[in-house]
Amino acid sequence: MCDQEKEALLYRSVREFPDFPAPGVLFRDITPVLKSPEAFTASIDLFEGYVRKNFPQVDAIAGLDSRGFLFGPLLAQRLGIGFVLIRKKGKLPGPTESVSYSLEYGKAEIEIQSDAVDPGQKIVIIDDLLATGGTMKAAIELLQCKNAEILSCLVLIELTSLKGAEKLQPHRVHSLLQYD
Ligand SMILES: O=P(O)(O)OC[C@H]1O[C@H](OP(=O)(O)OP(=O)(O)O)[C@H](O)[C@@H]1O
Ligand SMILES: Nc1ncnc2[nH]cnc12
Repeated sequence: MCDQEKEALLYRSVREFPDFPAPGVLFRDITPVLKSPEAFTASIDLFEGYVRKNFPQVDAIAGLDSRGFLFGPLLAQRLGIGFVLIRKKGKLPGPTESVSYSLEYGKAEIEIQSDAVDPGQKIVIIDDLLATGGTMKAAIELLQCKNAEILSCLVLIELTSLKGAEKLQPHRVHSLLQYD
């Protein structure tokens, strides 16, 4: 399958649910991607190709709780590098640092273990979806607190009308699928 066919397969695999989890939100559901070995593999292939081509110097993948955990470890394994967890507050043991943020349908706080990344480490962040960009921005702040270098932010889906990518500048977002 060529990259265009992989992308088309992914578009066919995302479902939408109006008014979930709150009225007015059109929820983009990635579970059919996970259920299809072909679509799931296609998503990791496309992420891997992008990182190998543009950021071969990457040291680690950081994934966002919880749907970033579905893609991040597979990508990290393909690249032969480690995976770092950025979790919702209260889930990680030991010393942590945290940042509060707002997202498309609420507020939350995420954290990272204080020893999760070394100063100067080159990190690619991954999540399933970019909406307002609040979650990704908080993750960038956390990693910057640790003096990590952020190479890129990867998402399967970008909701372009919410302009999350603008909020993250000068950091670059790469999305496999875009919706208004
Ligand atoms: O760009 P934003 O407006 O910040 O929204 C995007 C975030 O929202 C969803 O996660 P959610 O907080 O619903 O948690 P989940 O992954 O555990 O379902 C999604 O997986 C992203 O992490
Ligand atoms: N519209 C949406 N669909 C799925 N996940 C989301 N996270 C934030 N907004 C979302």
